[in-house]
Amino acid sequence: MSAEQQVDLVVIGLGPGGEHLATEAARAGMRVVGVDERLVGGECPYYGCIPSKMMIRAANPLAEAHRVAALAGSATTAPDFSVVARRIREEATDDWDDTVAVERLEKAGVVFVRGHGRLAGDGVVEVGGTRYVASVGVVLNTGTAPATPPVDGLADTPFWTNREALRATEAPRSLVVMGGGAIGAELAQAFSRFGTRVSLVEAAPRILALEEPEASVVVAKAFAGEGIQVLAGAKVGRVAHADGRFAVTVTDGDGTALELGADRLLVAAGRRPNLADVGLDTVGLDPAARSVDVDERMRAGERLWAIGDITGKGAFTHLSMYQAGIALRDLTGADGPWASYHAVPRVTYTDPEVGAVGMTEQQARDAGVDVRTGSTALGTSSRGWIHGPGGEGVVKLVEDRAAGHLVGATSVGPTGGEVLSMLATAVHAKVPTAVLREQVLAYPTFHRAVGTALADLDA
Ligand SMILES: Cc1cc2nc3c(=O)[nH]c(=O)nc-3n(C[C@H](O)[C@H](O)[C@H](O)COP(=O)(O)OP(=O)(O)OC[C@H]3O[C@@H](n4cnc5c(N)ncnc54)[C@H](O)[C@@H]3O)c2cc1C
Ligand SMILES: NC(=O)c1ccc[n+]([C@@H]2O[C@H](COP(=O)([O-])OP(=O)(O)OC[C@H]3O[C@@H](n4cnc5c(N)ncnc54)[C@H](O)[C@@H]3O)[C@@H](O)[C@H]2O)c1
Repeated sequence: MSAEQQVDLVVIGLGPGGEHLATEAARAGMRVVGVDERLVGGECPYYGCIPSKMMIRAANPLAEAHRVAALAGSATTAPDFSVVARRIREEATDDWDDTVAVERLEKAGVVFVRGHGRLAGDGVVEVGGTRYVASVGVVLNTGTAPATPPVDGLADTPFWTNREALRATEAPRSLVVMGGGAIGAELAQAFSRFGTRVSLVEAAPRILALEEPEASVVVAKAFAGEGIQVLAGAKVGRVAHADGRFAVTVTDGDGTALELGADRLLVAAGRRPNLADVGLDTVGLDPAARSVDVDERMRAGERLWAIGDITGKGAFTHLSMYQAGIALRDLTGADGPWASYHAVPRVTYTDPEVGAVGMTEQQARDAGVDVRTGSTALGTSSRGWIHGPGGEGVVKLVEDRAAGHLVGATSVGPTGGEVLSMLATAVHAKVPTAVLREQVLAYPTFHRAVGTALADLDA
């Protein structure tokens, strides 16, 4: 017989959104139970955004040093991966220990339970032997885990996912990366800059396939220039591991069969939602679903809210936090504004960075928008030209011609994610393109290229 406790709210999964929501709900006076089976904070602080961006921050000066020859004489580097590995272990993750995060949660008034949470009917959660009955309800924030693609031999090998790659203590001599999405592209370049020989194998016809084709071209060219072997449109036939070496059999985009040998294999081929074992069937939802349907208030059912990657609206920390704020307002009886996804920004932190917001041209066309596009190569702008090596990029705008405002934009360049900010505001606030054109843009900034792309809309 399990113990039963009456509470106000149970949060299953404490990713970035769940942690925030549990903390704020407790501060608002609710009796909150927060449940996580792994680390409080989720993927982002321990195996995702933070350690990966720390690795990228360490890798980028090494690449800048190579650019000194073209700009200022000479510089030599002696890459030492252990420095950033130590920084990730000590500063970012506390050696993958969440004691501080748990204390912060408890100080805010949340009762933390380490364990696997499972719904057991409307407003009811079971963890171990305890049944929590929540008067307000339950928030699901269970996130995702790395997916293992069905490749012959793969499951029997000691391949890396992002979790092992971000715990690495040294850069391997050679690495095959399977998957050229955000994770694969970011980590391929970071390791390469530490001296690892990298092959990046992508099944889709281009890397960063979710972004504008122009962005993929710029990044693929930068990768090739740095010596990263990019195989797009490629199929991995088989993976084997013997004597500490991986053998990856690949058919490339031209149909040529290759065998890639490497010390390590990183699988970054997408994610699977942690939904299979959370009791969705007990509340009338499909346990085999890849995402949980939510309304604009993040409601997924009777006294049930879902936030974060599992909602299928975009796998980003800022989205998980945004949705947490909305669910919190709803469950505390506050007003909207409720969720809108027309201007979700995203940045892939390769060099050049790929910033994007809203719809790509293809997405807009598929949505029936009367599309007009404008673009410009960053290298032809004053600032791109001054910057020289590493100054490549592109700004692309997608306008709803009939409405007269942007519905999507991409900015690739050394500061692509920062240039994105003005474009994200334009898409978010539906600023008329005519008004954007009137804006004075400082000379010679990277974002001044937005003016050239705006002019190109008319061309
Ligand atoms: C390598 C990498 C780099 C990334 N970089 C960025 C970036 O730069 N910017 C960005 O915005 N996003 C980035 N992301 C994505 C980002 O990490 C996620 O979108 C973010 O963590 C939000 O996820 P979430 O809130 O859905 O939950 P998650 O972070 O996935 O956390 C879910 C939590 O739920 C727990 N859990 C799951 N099931 C149960 C259960 N039944 N019971 C109890 N606990 C459970 C898990 O243990 C976990 O702690 C990156 C991801 C990766 C992997
Ligand atoms: N900077 C950021 O914001 C950031 C960084 C990393 C991750 N993320 C988030 O994490 C999520 C997961 O990232 P991801 O890169 O794993 O997923 P993804 O879905 O973006 O990319 C996975 C890639 O792997 C490819 N692939 C699948 N099976 C393959 C196979 N057998 N062989 C070769 N390629 C194969 C797919 O075609 C796809 O391009 C993303 O949706 C993203 O939102 C965000």
